[in-house]
Amino acid sequence: MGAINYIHDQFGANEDDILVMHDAVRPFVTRHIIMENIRLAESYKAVDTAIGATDTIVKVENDEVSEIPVRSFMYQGQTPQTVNIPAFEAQYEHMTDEERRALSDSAKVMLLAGHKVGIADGDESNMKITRPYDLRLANAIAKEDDDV
Ligand SMILES: C[C@](O)(CO)[C@H](O)COP(=O)(O)O
Repeated sequence: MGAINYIHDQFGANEDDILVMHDAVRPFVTRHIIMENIRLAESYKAVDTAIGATDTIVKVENDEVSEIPVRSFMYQGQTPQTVNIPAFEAQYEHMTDEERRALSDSAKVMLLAGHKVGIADGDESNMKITRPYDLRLANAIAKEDDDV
């Protein structure tokens, strides 16, 4: 919410204003992905970026597999995620601390509010650097880009 408060303080926010949020740990985002988010935000109050899952997603509860959803319905969420600012604020303000802690992305806030969430095609290269192996991969990609 820090970014939204900053926008209010510095510029004010109108009904139609959107916020395109990106993880700093995804350095290879493309212009195309950002533009798709903005384009879809004209039709949706929220946009998520995702790529189809290539691994099967396995849900685990209490150390046991509880569900193996059909893979063709499964996507991996990325950023940017884009929201209409007033709609996002309205839902976020109503959420409990526990609900907020359980969030792993911003698009979910809008789903909880009952908004349809548009989907922008992500890219494998828009990877999230989380683990040491990701950093090795990212360095290799960055080096390759430098060499081109
Ligand atoms: C929003 C996100 O990038 C979608 O993949 C991801 O969930 C952020 O996760 P984080 O590692 O908790 O920042």
